[in-house]
Amino acid sequence: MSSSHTTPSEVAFNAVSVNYGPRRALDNVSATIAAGEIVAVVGPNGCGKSTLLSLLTGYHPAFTGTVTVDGEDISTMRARDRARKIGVLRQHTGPLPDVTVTELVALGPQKLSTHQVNRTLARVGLDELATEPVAALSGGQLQRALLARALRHDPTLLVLDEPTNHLDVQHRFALMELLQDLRVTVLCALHDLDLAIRYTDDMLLLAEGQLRAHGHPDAVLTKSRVLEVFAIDSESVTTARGQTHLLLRSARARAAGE
Ligand SMILES: Nc1ncnc2c1ncn2[C@@H]1O[C@H](COP(=O)(O)OP(=O)(O)OP(=O)(O)O)[C@@H](O)[C@H]1O
Repeated sequence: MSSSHTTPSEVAFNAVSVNYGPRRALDNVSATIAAGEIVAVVGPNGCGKSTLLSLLTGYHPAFTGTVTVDGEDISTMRARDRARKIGVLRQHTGPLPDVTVTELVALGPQKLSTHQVNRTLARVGLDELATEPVAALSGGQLQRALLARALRHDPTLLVLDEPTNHLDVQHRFALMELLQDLRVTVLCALHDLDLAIRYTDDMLLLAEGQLRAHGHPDAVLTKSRVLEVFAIDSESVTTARGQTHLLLRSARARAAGE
């Protein structure tokens, strides 16, 4: 798989707040995402992860504060420039389009050449399935095809909303390793904390719309924070190879003394 030769983006959220009617979904969030890092956005259901990501995708609600990508204010960026700079992978819902893998990547407001499509499919290891109908792909292949679509303009920032959902453990690892190979900045909402610890460089922990912690995943997911934010008991274990894992235990198991 080849990697991009463009420079990864830097992202800055500065005092960002979002309200949906009377409900505050994000509350004064400030964070800087360094170029080239894979950054996990974690937190319980409804804590604001998708809302934070949506500020970068052009489908954002009204917000206060500023969001910049490479110093440029996202609110004044032209839609075409934003689409080129930022690749987006949303959670897939609804029926699959009746197209081949090649067509999925090629078709859009700015059609890609055959060479560009082939290059993009090679980046995600899907070149051999180029003529396959999208509807015939497995879950893991489909995620890679959707990732290829997100990469169609060679973005310098990827925004992914729970990209490992519905993937088995092998394909979860494969997808995260693929993200590492791409050498772009990646901001991705993840529910799997152990996966986040294993594969991400930086982590934003949200709770009730607020940024509770930001930093290296090992430092963010302390026992007390995991308990406070997720109401889950955890233990951080480091293997002989130096790999940290998070062991989780539900409140019921804890109460039962397991
Ligand atoms: N379009 C909307 N209208 C009204 N409220 C919304 C809307 N979108 C999100 N919310 C609310 O904003 C809060 C944050 O939602 P968001 O989807 O960003 O959370 P999340 O962390 O991505 O959740 P999940 O883990 O369940 O996907 C929630 O309370 C949610 O109900």
